[in-house]
Amino acid sequence: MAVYTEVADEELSAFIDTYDIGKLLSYKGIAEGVENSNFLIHTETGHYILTLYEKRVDPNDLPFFLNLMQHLAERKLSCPLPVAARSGALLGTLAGRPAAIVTFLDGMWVRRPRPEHCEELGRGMAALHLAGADFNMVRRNALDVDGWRPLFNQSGERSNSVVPGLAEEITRELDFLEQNWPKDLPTGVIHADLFPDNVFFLSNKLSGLIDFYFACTDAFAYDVAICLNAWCFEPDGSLNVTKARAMMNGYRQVRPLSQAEIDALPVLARGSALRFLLTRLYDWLSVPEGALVTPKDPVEYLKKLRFHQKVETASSYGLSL
Ligand SMILES: Nc1ncnc2c1ncn2[C@@H]1O[C@H](COP(=O)(O)OP(=O)(O)O)[C@@H](O)[C@H]1O
Ligand SMILES: N[C@@H](CCOP(=O)(O)O)C(=O)O
Repeated sequence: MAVYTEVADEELSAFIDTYDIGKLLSYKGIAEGVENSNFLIHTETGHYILTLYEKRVDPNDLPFFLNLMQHLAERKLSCPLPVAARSGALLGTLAGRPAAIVTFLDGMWVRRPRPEHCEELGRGMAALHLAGADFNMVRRNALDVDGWRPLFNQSGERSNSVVPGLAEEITRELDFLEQNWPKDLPTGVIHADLFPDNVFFLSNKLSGLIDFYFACTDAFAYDVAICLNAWCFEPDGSLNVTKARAMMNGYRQVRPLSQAEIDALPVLARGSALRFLLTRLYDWLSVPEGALVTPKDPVEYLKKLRFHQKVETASSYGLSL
């Protein structure tokens, strides 16, 4: 459960009173997510999500995230809409943290995605890439290839306590990726964390995307690689080519992938696997005392990384070249 910051009832009621959403009736901490503290709040006008932004969110990036959600919602992409306080501000402060209220999105995330979910996801991701095309803000990906070595250094030799020899294995992979990371791929707004728990479905149709707090300006195909890792592997660690093909097909129905993007996928998938291995490793080794959070398994992403290291072309992902 991700609640790092507790909020006192009176403090929360006073905060809600600065919005035009009626009086607070009830609230509860949300038992999902690992990044921020989230609360489901119920007021006289309905349900909302209150987020208190935690460690990995740079407050300077919050206008990018909140304006992006507004921009995408205006373009009919189903995502939470930030609610403005009476002052007009989208961002406030609660319990010493930057805080925002967004609209509640109906739907459920799918624990065991099937190929039809992967296809829907592919279409939704491509729609996001297109809808972001005229968004006028830019945010560098803080967790791109240049950010991975400094992130790894925060775990360093302690990584070996998770898997013996892991520090050396990661160092070799960093050397490879820093040398071979593709440049000049088409870029724009990407979600960068489009895992199943951030994609809602109603009756097997995609009903909305949430959690834009890693969104940034980066290669579209890197988002595809992130989703390949997050959606198309089985619990036993094997790639499900049918799911991968379904996801790519869905994506290409909405936005074509260039040959350069297809050729880059194996390296992008390695990079994406390393990126989530590194954040999970850090979180695994650094759970804050008293935080209600279940850290995610870094080894899952080590296995994915090792899989992609053996891949030579994107045909292994079910793509025709
Ligand atoms: N706008 C929303 N509508 C409905 N539920 C939401 C919304 N935002 C978050 N949630 C719920 O809160 C959980 C955690 O949110 P998320 O943004 O993924 O947290 P984190 O920032 O920690 O990754 C989600 O899995 C979902 O259950
Ligand atoms: N998706 C990341 C963790 C952050 O995402 P959240 O939406 O679960 O908070 C991972 O799986 O490592």
